[in-house]
Amino acid sequence: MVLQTVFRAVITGAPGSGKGTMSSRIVRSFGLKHLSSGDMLRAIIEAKTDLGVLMKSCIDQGQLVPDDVISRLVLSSLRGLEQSSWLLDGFPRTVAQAEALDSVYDVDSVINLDVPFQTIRERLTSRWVHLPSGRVYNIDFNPPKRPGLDDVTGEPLVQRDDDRPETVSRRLKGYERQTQPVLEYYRSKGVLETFSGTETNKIWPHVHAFLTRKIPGNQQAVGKA
Ligand SMILES: Nc1nc2c(ncn2[C@@H]2O[C@H](COP(=O)(O)OP(=O)(O)O)[C@@H](O)[C@H]2O)c(=O)[nH]1
Ligand SMILES: Nc1ncnc2c1ncn2[C@@H]1O[C@H](COP(=O)(O)OP(=O)(O)O)[C@@H](O)[C@H]1O
Repeated sequence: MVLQTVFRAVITGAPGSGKGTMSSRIVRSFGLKHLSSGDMLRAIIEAKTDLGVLMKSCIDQGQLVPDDVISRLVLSSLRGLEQSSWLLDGFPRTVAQAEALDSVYDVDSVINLDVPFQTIRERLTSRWVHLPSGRVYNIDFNPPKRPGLDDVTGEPLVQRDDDRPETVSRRLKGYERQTQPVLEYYRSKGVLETFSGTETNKIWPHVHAFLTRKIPGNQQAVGKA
């Protein structure tokens, strides 16, 4: 018998549902490697390449970037992590992306954060990010220790161009049209686990309990919920 030692998970949900926030808790407690497609794209944009300029125009308009571009990017990053347990955040966002991932790896669990759109709209107007690390703050929920500055580096925080209210509305519509079908895709494979609520602090203990059961041997669980 071959014992499975790695655990491959996806975290999904509408923009602003708390994927990044939840991912940092999961990484802290279970030691999975975290890959965020949004962080990867923002790093490419920062590098100001031609590809970055193209990606920025998609993102600023509240649209998804092309499937082939993001799939190539994410799958090539995963290639370096063959022996590691990982958590993919923000990918796949379309059925075509899910199929591309599926052709290379079996996903063990998909954690779906189900948060009402009204809650999301309120949150995103007060989201601040540290672009180089992807650390995320919120004026009301988890403010930085010093206003406007990243806790770890002291560097300035920024608001994302795509968090403007009209762009958020477009992203939420795009989510319903393009990403919700991915939930059905994973439900039919029996790996979808949905967590509903309006507060990350209340959802987290349920996610923690679920992963404690799911992660093989669970030697990785180093923290408490
Ligand atoms: N008020 C409030 N804000 C939250 C909560 N959970 C996350 N946030 C904030 O909501 C925003 C979106 O969360 P994020 O993790 O970036 O979501 P993602 O877009 O799905 O990755 C960020 O500013 C978070 O700090 C919560 O329970 N309550
Ligand atoms: N898997 C993906 N497919 C296509 N576009 C993506 C993908 N991941 C991220 N993007 C682009 O980057 C933007 C920001 O992504 P992300 O940081 O994950 O947003 P959020 O945290 O608000 O859900 C998305 O609105 C989209 O334009």
